[in-house]
Amino acid sequence: MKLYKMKLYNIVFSPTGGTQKVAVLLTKALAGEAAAIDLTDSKQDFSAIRLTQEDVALIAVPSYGGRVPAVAVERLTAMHGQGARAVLVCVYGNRAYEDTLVELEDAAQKAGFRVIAAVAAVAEHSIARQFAAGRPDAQDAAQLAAFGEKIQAKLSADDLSEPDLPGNRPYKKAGGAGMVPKATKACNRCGVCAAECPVQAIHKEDPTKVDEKACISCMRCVAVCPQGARRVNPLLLSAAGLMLKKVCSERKDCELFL
Ligand SMILES: Cc1cc2nc3c(=O)[nH]c(=O)nc-3n(C[C@H](O)[C@H](O)[C@H](O)COP(=O)(O)O)c2cc1C
Repeated sequence: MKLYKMKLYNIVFSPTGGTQKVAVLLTKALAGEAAAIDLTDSKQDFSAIRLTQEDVALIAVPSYGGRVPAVAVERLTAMHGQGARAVLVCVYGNRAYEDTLVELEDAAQKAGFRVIAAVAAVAEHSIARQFAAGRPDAQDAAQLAAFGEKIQAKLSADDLSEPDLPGNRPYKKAGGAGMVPKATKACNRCGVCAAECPVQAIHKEDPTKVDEKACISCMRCVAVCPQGARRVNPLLLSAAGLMLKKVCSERKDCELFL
């Protein structure tokens, strides 16, 4: 057993907190001291992060259009996994996650991680929030706790076998959501959104100005605004809701790949 030396890293890209909730539920069942690495932080130098073979990393990202958000791939691949074992986590809004896990596997391996398990789980849809509202819920929590125990058993057994993950290579074409949140009249230019934006798309002195090309439609600015003063065009939002209704409504459960 090498577990006494193991350090657990939670490497998470979670603009609106759903992915983080899943990561926390899963981590509870894993032994070890957890250190947080926030992939949404645009100011961090990820190339300075080095793990060791003894470490275990939970790498959690949301699915955007069935892919890993490009900025998360960029930041993850800058890190040095150096043989650390990785548990991949893809969190989606109850539509589908398509090629997210295989893309995440490729990025993790490129960074030097050894992938030993993967999980797909559902959290509230961060754009159309009526879908998967309230998730992860108690049923998800119980499933994720059980998954965590199975993953822990695989780690303790020093089993390094790679899981078979669903998804295609080449990956599906990445498409932007095209939903750029704008400031409303209630904006008091406090600058919280600009500081928190994972891609620095919001002007620091005048947060009503947004670089629409840089925006990844992650909705973090909407989630963090203390005034509730950022929103997506309501017409666009209701059109997206209608489009997603059929594919997002039926409950999808968490999945484990060992
Ligand atoms: C730009 C964008 C694209 C998304 N694409 C998908 C998708 O293809 N399938 C899906 O089920 N959910 C999709 N979602 C929903 C998120 O994957 C889901 O809400 C996730 O929990 C968000 O993570 P966060 O709360 O950590 O930000 C998308 C959300 C955004 C913002």
